[in-house]
Amino acid sequence: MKLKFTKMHGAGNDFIVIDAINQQVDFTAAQWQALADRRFGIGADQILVVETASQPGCDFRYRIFNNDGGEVEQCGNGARAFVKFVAEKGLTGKAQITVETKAGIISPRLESEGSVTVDMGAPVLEPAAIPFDADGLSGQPEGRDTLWPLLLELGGEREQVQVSVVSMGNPHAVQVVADVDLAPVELTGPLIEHHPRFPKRVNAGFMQLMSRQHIKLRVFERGAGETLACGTGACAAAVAGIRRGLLDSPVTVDARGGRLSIAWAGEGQPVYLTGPAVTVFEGEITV
Ligand SMILES: N[C@H](CCC[C@H](N)C(=O)O)C(=O)O
Repeated sequence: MKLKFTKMHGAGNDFIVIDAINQQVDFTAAQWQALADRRFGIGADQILVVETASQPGCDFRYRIFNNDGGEVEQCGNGARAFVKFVAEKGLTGKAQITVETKAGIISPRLESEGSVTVDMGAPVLEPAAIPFDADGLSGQPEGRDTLWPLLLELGGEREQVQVSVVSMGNPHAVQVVADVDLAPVELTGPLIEHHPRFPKRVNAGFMQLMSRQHIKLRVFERGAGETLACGTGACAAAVAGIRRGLLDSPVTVDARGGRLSIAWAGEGQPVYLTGPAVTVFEGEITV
């Protein structure tokens, strides 16, 4: 069959976006992985699938598949691409839409100057709900946050890192580093992603504090490796920094692929993510 798709990115985090309302789409994880493969397929960090909503009051349903073919709960940069896609395809006449995801309902809004702001919902902070297994660990309280020790086996050496754990519907482990460009992201990112204390694996964030309202951030993403930007990762990093008393809202987040802005008024409040959404090309592939 011929499958139409649109290639998009949000601050360099790139996506294949598929209209599954007007096309029959029902693939296995292996088939999603093949589409996302950068050599044998189209290539993308994630695949975003647009479906009709099943919940009343929602405009669409949004499914997300990582580069490894696994379906996940949430994608912040993807939510911005999503609202731009449905507007450009004429699937909605609204600038602000309500979208059903595995993690709950989010509400992206297309701004007049072309950026997108997404109400990503409130962060989940209870370790067990991340999910993070804190049994037997003594966390170190800092401000309203808790830093958890993670023991990493680095080729016979043992290294301990201190992480904040935050869920934006998907799990994040965030640490502060002195210099993101020198941080061992390729080395420790996979070790954190697959750490046994994260039963659903985890996205590993590395943030450098530039000021109380500005960070640099790199994220080794679950199921995708290091991406040029991670929207939920930016939300998680800002939430962790604010809770630790290191950051004040709004926070400018400089990822390697572009700039995001995060606003959060505190526990129980939604996190707002603002940033770019770009359409790169349209395509068709035989599957
Ligand atoms: N790798 C993430 C999904 C994509 C998140 C990221 N691309 C974003 O913009 O939030 C996970 O497995 O939870």
